[in-house]
Amino acid sequence: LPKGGPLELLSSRQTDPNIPTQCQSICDPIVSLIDTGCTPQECCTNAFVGNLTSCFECVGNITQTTNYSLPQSDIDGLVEECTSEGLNITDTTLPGQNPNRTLTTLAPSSTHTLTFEEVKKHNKDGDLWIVIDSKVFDLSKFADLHPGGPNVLYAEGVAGKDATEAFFGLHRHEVLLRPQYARLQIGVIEGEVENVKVPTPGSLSKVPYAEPSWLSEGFFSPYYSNNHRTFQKAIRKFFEEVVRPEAVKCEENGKRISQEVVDKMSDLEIIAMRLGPGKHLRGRTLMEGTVKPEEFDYFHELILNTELARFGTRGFVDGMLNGAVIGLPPIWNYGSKELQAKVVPEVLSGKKYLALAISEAFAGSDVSGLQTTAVRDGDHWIVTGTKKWITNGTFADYFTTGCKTEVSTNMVKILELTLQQKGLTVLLIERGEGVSTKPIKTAYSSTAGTAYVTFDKVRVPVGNTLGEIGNGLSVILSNFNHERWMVTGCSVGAQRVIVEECLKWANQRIVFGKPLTSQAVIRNKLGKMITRIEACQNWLEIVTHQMNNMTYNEMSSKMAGQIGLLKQFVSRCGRETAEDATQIFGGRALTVTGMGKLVENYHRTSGFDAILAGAEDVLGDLGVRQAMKRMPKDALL
Ligand code: HEM
Repeated sequence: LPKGGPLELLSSRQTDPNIPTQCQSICDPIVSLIDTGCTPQECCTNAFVGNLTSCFECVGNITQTTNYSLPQSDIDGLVEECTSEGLNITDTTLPGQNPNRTLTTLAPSSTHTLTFEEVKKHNKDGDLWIVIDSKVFDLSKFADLHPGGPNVLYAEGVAGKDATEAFFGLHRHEVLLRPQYARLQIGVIEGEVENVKVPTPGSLSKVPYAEPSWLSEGFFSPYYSNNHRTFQKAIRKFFEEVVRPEAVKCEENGKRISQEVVDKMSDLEIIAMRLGPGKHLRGRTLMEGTVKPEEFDYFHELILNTELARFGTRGFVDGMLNGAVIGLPPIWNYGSKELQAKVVPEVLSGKKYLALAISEAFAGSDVSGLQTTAVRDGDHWIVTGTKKWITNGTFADYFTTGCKTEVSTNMVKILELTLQQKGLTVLLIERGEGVSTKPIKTAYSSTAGTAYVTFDKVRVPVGNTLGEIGNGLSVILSNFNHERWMVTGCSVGAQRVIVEECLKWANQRIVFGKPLTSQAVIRNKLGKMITRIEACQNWLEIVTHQMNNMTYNEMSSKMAGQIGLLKQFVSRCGRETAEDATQIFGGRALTVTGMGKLVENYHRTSGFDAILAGAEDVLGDLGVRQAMKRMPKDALL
C-alpha cells in the first residue's frame, strides 16, 4: 500500500502499469470475502476506477480495523463519501496515533429490532432470514455461497426460524464474527439478548478446568502472587490482540512471524523474558513495567509459555522465535564478552534471529554422535557438515552449533590444550559464505522455519567458540533443562485448551436428542483428560518452585532427571488427551478448519512435544539413571 493509503494508489493508477500487485496489497484484508461473492479483483477494480466507497462496501461492516496513513482532510472526505453512500464508517483513531489512522466501518443496521413474526415471512429462495442467538441474518444473497450449501438453509426449522441450535452444532461462534458474515446481520429480535458473548481480550474462561486452579475463582495457590496475576492478564490480552491473529495467519500460510509483531514483542521485552529470570533483564522495562526485572521469576516465565500455546497453532509456537530461547543461553553463559555485547542485544531486540543447531540426520538424542566437523586453521575454525530439524533455521542469522572438533597435535601444543584433541565444541556460526538452509516439510506449519542446514567449509572466528574446546557436551547438556521445562509449559497450555474445547463440545453437541455428556463413555474420557491436565500442571508448578529456589548449578545437578521425567509424563498425557479429544469430536477432528480445528492441530502436532528437546523415552530413562546415581549405598530391603 503506498504511503498515502488507497487514495494515493488511486491517483497513481493512470501512470502505474504495476497495478495488480498494488491491488493485492489493498485487497489483502478482504481476500476472505471471496465466498460472499465479492472477489478481491472486484474490490481492486472498484478502488481502481475511483469508486472507493464500493471497495469499502465490500468490506461491509468490518469490525477489524484498517490503518491508513492519510491526511485528516482525506479521512474526512472518505468518511463523508462513505456516509453519503449509506455506509456507517467512523474514524476511530485514538489520540496520539497519527499518522496511522484507523477507519472502522460498522454494521449499519445490526441494532434494528425485529420480531419472529417478521422473520418467518422471509423463508424462501431469494428471500431468506434466519435467527442465531437473537441476531437476525439476511442470507438471501449468501445462501448460494454458503460453504454448507443452500439446501440446509432452506430446511424446515431453519428458514425464517431460530436456527441457533443447528448453527452451533455445525459452526464455531467465530464464524459469525468474521466481517464478511457479520455484515449479514440486519437486526436483533425484540426483547432478546445474545447468549454467546465474545470474550474480552485477556479475560478468563468460566468453563471448569479451562484455567489452572490458581486462575479459577475461589481457588488458591501457594506459588502465585498478585503480580503474577496482573502479569498473566496483561500477557493474555497482548497475545490475544496482537499475536493470535498473526499465529492463525502464519500457521495457515506457513510464513515466518512478521517483523512488525516481533518488534511489538521486543518493545514489551517478551523475547528477553522468554529466556527466563536473570541478569539479561536488568535495566529493561518488562511489559510496560508490569513486573520489575528483579521480581521476574520462573512462574512469570511459565505464564508466558502456557499463554503463548493457547491458540491451537503449534507450528507458530516454535516459530515465535523459539530458536533464540534455546540458542542464546550458551552465548551468555559461555561466549566471550565481545561476542555477548554484539549478539545478545541484536537477538533480544528481535533484529537478528538465532537457531540452535545440534541435531543431525546422523545424531539426535545421541549428541555425542555428531558428524559436523570443525577443523582448526589459525584464528578460524573451518566447519563442514549438515544439521537437521533446526527450528527457525530457515530465517536464522546465527546458528549455535554443536561440532566435532579436530585440532592437530601441533595446534594442541601451541594452544597448550590439556583437553582431548577430539571432542565436541559449540560454535556460534553467522549466516554467510558456505552456510545454506532449506525448509524441511514437517507435520506442523512451516512457520516454525524448520530447516536442513548445510555448512560447507565455513570460516568461523575462534572468538565464536562457546565454552572450552572439547567441552561442548556440557554446554549442550546444561542448556537442556530450561528448554525441556519450557516445552512442558507450552504443552500444558495447549492441552488445557483442548480440555476446554472438549468440555464445551460435549456439552453443546446433541446426539440422539441428548447432549454428548449424557454418554458415560464420553464422561469417562473427560474425567481422564481433566486428571491428566491437573497432574501435569501440579507437577510442573512444584518443579518451577524448585527452579525458583535453586542456583543454576544446583538446578543442573538436581533437576535434570526430574525435568526429563516431567517432560516424558506431560508429552505422553498430551498425546492421550489428543486421542481422547479426537474420539469426542469424531470427524470434526479430522478437518483443518471448522468445529474441531484446534483438536485437529493438537492431534497432528502433539507428537512434537514428545520429540523436540529430547525424545520421551530417552528422557524417562535419563530420569531413572539420575535417580540411580543418587541411590544411598545402604538402601537395601
Ligand atoms: C449466518 C449464518 C451462517 C453462516 C455465516 C454460515 C457459514 C458457514 C461456514 C463459513 C461454513 C464452513 C465451515 C466453518 O467455517 O465452520 C459453514 C458450513 C456449514 N453450515 Fe453454515 N452458516 C450459517 C448458517 C447455517 C445454518 C443455519 C445451518 C443449518 C443447518 C448451516 C449448515 C451448515 C453445514 C451443514 C455446514 C457444513 C459443515 C461441515 O462441513 O461440517 N449453516 N457454514
